[in-house]
Amino acid sequence: MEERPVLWAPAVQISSTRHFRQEHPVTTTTATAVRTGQAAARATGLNKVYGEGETRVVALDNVSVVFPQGEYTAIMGPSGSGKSTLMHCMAGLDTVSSGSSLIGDTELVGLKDKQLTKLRRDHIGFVFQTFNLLPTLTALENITLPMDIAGRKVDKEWLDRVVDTVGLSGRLSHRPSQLSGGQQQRVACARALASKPDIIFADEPTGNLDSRSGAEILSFLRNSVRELGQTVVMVTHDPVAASYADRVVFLADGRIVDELTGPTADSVLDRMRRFDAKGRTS
Ligand SMILES: Nc1ncnc2c1ncn2[C@@H]1O[C@H](COP(=O)(O)OP(=O)(O)OP(=O)(O)O)[C@@H](O)[C@H]1O
Repeated sequence: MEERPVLWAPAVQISSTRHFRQEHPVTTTTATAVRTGQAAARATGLNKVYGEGETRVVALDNVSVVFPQGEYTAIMGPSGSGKSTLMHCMAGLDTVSSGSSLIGDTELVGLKDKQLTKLRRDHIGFVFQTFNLLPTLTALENITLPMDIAGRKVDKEWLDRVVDTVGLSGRLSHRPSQLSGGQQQRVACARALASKPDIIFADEPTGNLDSRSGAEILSFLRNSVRELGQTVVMVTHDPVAASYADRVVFLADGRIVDELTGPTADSVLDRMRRFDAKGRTS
């Protein structure tokens, strides 16, 4: 397999973008108040190896990490460092080679496909770069689809609150093709939140959005943590996006190499530059 170059790819220039944390500092009455000290997800000694022989790639190398309840964590790292693999393994979308991965108290390793499907459906929300909405359904039908499939009753009061928070009240009868990219991603966020999952995994949620729509989605995810007590884990290349999180975990070569709490776009960029410099001298 072709070796990928180690490149950082900030999607937004810092100088032209407002710094979220400087304008909205996290206070003890907001994000920290909803933290319970419990882990929403936890990985211990996680290893993931793809292929064998000459094509063998160690994507995750003894990774241990905790995502506490009510916290917003960003995962950053150069291309090919294992961010998506970590997220997929911890969300039960991919199997691990060895180690342990829990959602709440449930060990994912060893679960059968059916059990994994149920765990994902009942406990995990997903937001992908490519929205993943069904084109024939309205926004509202897309939002309630996972609960409809699971045969679960929709909590109307909660749904109203979620729809209100994402600012979709006037657009619920629209189909995805009648919505902008930012609005479609808001539908995807509402869908992820509607079933009150234990954790939301967001994979580059702003990767396909212009910076204004991206900022809206990031504020929304931030507010879902602050106001609704949601746990969010987000993979991103963008230091500005990472600055919305409570904590940034840095991966390189399949290992966790650093972590930053209370990040600003500048402090994230600074950390990334240091890794780049190290990579060039080692
Ligand atoms: N299905 C696969 N088969 C073989 N190798 C894979 C597979 N998926 C990922 N890899 C390899 O595992 C390593 C980690 O990949 P991963 O996609 O997790 O990195 P990433 O940090 O998310 O990268 P990017 O930022 O470019 O999306 C890379 O070397 C990649 O080539």
